[in-house]
Amino acid sequence: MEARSSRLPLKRKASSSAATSTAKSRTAVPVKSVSNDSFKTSNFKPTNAKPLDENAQKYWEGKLKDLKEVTDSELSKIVEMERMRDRMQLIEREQLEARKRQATTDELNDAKSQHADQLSILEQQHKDRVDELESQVSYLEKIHKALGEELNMEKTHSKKLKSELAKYTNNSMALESDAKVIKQALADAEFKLSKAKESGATREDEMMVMQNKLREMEDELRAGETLRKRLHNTIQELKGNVRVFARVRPKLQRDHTSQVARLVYPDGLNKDGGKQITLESSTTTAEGKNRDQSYNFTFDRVFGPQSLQDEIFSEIEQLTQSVLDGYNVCIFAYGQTGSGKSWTMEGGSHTGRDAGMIPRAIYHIFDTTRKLEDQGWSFDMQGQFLEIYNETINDLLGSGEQEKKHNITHDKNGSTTVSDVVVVPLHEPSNVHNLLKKANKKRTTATTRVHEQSSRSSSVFSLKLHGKNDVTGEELRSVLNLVDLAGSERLDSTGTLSDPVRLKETQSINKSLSSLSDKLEADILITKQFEQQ
Ligand SMILES: Nc1ncnc2c1ncn2[C@@H]1O[C@H](COP(=O)(O)OP(=O)(O)OP(=O)(O)O)[C@@H](O)[C@H]1O
Repeated sequence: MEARSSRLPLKRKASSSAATSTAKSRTAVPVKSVSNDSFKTSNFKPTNAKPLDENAQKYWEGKLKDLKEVTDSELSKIVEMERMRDRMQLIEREQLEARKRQATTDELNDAKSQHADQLSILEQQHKDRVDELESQVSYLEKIHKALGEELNMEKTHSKKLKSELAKYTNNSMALESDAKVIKQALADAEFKLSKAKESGATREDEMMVMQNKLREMEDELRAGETLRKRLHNTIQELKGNVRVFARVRPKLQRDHTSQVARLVYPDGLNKDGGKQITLESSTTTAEGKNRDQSYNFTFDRVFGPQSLQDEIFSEIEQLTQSVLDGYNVCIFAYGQTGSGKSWTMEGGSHTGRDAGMIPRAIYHIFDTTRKLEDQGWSFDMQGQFLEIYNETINDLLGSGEQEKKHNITHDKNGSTTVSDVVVVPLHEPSNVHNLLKKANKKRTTATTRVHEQSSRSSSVFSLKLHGKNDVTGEELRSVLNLVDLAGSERLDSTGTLSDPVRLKETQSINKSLSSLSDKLEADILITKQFEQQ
């Protein structure tokens, strides 16, 4: 009991000792912590009561002992209960403390995180501010430097100004004395002017006479131009409205491997050009004998293998001049595949030494039209480029997105129109360059044994010219056609018989060439008949 009560809290000890003293003194003092009313009222008697006999005393002592045991057991239960209640309260307090601690920890963590956020914002603000200040400092340094330089310049300038001021002061003194001299000279000039005015009237008359003379000369120039045109075109007609030139291209590497006839130029290839070519060949007959043959050809002019593009153009140039005089001109390149037709017409390039007849003719026409502007002429030029392949017309300047059907019409003035083709206005030579480039891309080519990248189509470049003279009221319309005909080759020499596509191409080409030949012969006949009348 003692050992147990020593583990109880102080309050319990007091109750326990009170209970003990009650039991020892046997007084009716109620136990404070035990609420047993019956024990208080029925088992205790006032102190002035009569002493008990021995049996009653034993009885009551036994009763008291029992009661004490019960009381002790009850007390120990109560003590245990209170101990448990205290323990529960302790646990509750601990739990409360733990919750408080957790709440405090959470608050602390929140505060920490808020603090970290604020710290990072403050750091960023600080960094921004530092950057801003640094850029301001560098800007101010630059300004400072620039101002320093400006100041130095100003100093130098002001030094210069000071020395110039000194110079000007000296000069102004000199000028003042010059002014006096000039004033005198002005007075002299005014005197001379009054004299000149008197003779001015005579000069104006002279000017009028000169202007009249100038007008007369301009009229004479225009009349001279008209005469030149007439004479030029008469010369062209005398030379023949249809002229045939032969150009022999230089030998190419592949020519050496095949057997070719020998070409001879009987009247030489001097600067003015020969007119004849003799073709010599020697073959072996079936009897094994050598047979020498020679064929003579005469042309309006023969150009040898060494001839350059500008020599050929010197002949063509005169014909392009006729276009500017309002005549229609057509130039054909005709020959076997690989004989140099495209080289002659279009050339190795569109500018420079190798430029062919088409670019040269157009550039020449551009040049001449500009010169004619002084005489009151203005010109509109347009270009179209067509290709004829297997009797079908392709527009070389068209987009080529869809196949179009083109119709050919001839009007009574002799001009020919092809429907639905792209006609490009030509304002400057670069337009021509672009036009030729575009057309070249679209040309149809195929392979034959004779010429690897052989052109199997004819191409027709047409330059349409419209000229107006505002002074004389003259107007002209003409066309220059530059035609690169498809290669003319014999059906058997190129292996075309075994290839149906090539066979059709070759038949179409030969058919169109033979029609062309008929047409030219008819034109020559008509011209001759006209000349005889
Ligand atoms: N006068 C020349 N000088 C140098 N090379 C030339 C000359 N003429 C032609 N050639 C060259 O000969 C080859 C054939 O010429 P080109 O293509 O002009 O022949 P073509 O008659 O137009 O042939 P095709 O009928 O197949 O179109 C080309 O390689 C060309 O560069």
